[in-house]
Amino acid sequence: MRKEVVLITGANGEMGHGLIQHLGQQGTFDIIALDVQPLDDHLKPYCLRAIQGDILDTMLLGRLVAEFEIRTIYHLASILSTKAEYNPEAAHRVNVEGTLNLLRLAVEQSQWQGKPVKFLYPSSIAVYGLPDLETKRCAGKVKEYNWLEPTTMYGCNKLYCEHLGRYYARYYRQLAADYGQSSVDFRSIRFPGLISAVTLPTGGTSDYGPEMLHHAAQGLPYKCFVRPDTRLPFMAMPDAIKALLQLEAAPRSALSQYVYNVTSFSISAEEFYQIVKKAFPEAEITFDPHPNRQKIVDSWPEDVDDSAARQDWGWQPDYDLERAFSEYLIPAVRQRYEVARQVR
Ligand SMILES: Nc1nc2c(ncn2[C@@H]2O[C@H](COP(=O)(O)OP(=O)(O)O[C@H]3O[C@H](CO)[C@@H](O)[C@H](O)[C@@H]3O)[C@@H](O)[C@H]2O)c(=O)[nH]1
Repeated sequence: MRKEVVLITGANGEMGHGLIQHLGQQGTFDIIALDVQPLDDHLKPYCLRAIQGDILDTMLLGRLVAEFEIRTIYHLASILSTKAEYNPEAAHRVNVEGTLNLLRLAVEQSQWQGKPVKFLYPSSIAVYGLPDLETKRCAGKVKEYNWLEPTTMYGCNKLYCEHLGRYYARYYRQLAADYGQSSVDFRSIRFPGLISAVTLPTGGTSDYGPEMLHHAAQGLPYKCFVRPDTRLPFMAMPDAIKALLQLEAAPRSALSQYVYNVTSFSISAEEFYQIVKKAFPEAEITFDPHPNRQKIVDSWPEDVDDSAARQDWGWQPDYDLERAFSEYLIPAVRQRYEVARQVR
């Protein structure tokens, strides 16, 4: 008999780590983990299967359709914003064609099961594109439907895939006789910058925050690639995982839209610096803005309006700025590198 499972793509990434640990400890569903990188050993016991493979490999995805009854897809695999700018066409293939492949897989599973498969899609504040710094500073809490002119390939890809998800959920094969038989239950969250104490970010443009913290905790010097006055919304990783799980659990009838902003706190790079310096007084942090990465961050909002998520599915972060640093980030990052030092 086929077993009901959740499929996590990009399973070895930062968000994948948090999600696998959480779902694995709950133990409600079996997990199929898929990543182009091998899954870290400590995550393997939580998974029914850890597959090293590409989301562009349609043969591999076909085998998953045949073998498992997939209840929910957490499609986390992607090439993030900075990395994507170095090879935009390759990023487009993974971010867009890869997502299309997973949506097709969801349709096939929905048809086979006779009920919609849930498709959880993490999007990003990178979908926004504010034209200049003045506008960024005056824009306030940006709503889901404003300022949607992204300046990065990643932002374009995420925005388009939000539309693709809505299309597959609502209009897919709208002229076919069996229209309505194959819907996918698409749900997306636009995340702010994410900060994890246990994994290191790679390839994002809000990475200066977590990088500052991780470098300081290891006693390594760090050059921050944005100006001190640069402000973005951020969220601690446990809240990001909580948001994904809460949206997954919400009844479809409660959801008034397909895509939701969520946020926890907005913070400038200077404020980040002050907090990190207080926790690690020896930290050597300098500001050396990279002109083009700065431009990208300047096009992203200082804050977002997440009232729809709060209203529709009860979103509320556990970690505000104070709690995120004092109860999660600083103690956990200290412990992470303390353990690493002892192992060495
Ligand atoms: N299977 C598969 N995995 C891939 C592919 N390309 C990249 N990946 C994997 O996708 C993962 C992405 O992880 P990270 O780079 O650590 O990103 P993240 O912080 O987890 O990003 C998450 O949050 C973003 C929003 O802030 C999301 O945009 C992103 O999709 C992801 O869910 C990595 O483990 C990477 O190996 C591919 O073609 N196939």
